Amino acid sequence: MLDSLKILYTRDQIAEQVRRLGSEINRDYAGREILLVCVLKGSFLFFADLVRTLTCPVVVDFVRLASYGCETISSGVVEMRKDLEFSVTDRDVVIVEDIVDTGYTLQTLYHRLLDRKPRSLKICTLLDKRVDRRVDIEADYIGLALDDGFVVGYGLDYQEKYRELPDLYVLEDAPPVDEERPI
Ligand SMILES: O=P(O)(O)OC[C@H]1O[C@H](OP(=O)(O)OP(=O)(O)O)[C@H](O)[C@@H]1O
Ligand code: HPA
Ligand SMILES: [Mg+2]
Repeated sequence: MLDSLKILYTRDQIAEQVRRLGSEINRDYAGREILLVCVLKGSFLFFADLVRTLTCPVVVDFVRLASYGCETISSGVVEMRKDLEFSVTDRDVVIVEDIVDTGYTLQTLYHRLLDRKPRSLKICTLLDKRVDRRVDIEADYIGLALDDGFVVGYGLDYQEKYRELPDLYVLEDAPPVDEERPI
């Protein structure tokens, strides 16, 4: 069955937020080198656009975390399928996420990196969805706030589909989140 997608943010609206986030990071890290961490797969387009707005020296690295599989609800188990290549110790590190939803993914990564003693550790997310937040974690740089709904496009997937779409959409026929279901 074909999924029904409704436009949420256009590529121009996304680009405007990416520029704003880039200028906030440039302001805060002027002249300092940052280690920019891309959380694969969802962040790959956001990361590629964000990095090109930065004027401070940047080293890029990649982690692969997964917890959704083919569902629209977090399994609650965050699997690290690929770790960073570089050490974060004594470096200024910025994690780049596509979306913070329950917060499980970011909480897992944040604490793993904090254990490695970075000089500083901040979080930048394109989308911040608070309604289903299960843990107390906040991004330092936030692009767009989201109400309810499962979002696809611009790197974000449903069952590995739609990552290639240049705009962001809400999946209209996503199964509702069951309040009774433990996640
Ligand atoms: O705040 P949370 O509820 O943890 O959700 C956010 C995470 O979930 C998605 O990743 P997913 O597990 O789908 O892997 P993917 O990036 O490969 O799509 C998304 O890309 C974020 O990394
Ligand atoms: O709304 C979403 N869309 C895609 N992936 C996600 N991972 C958590 N929330 C979402
Ligand atoms: Mg996914």
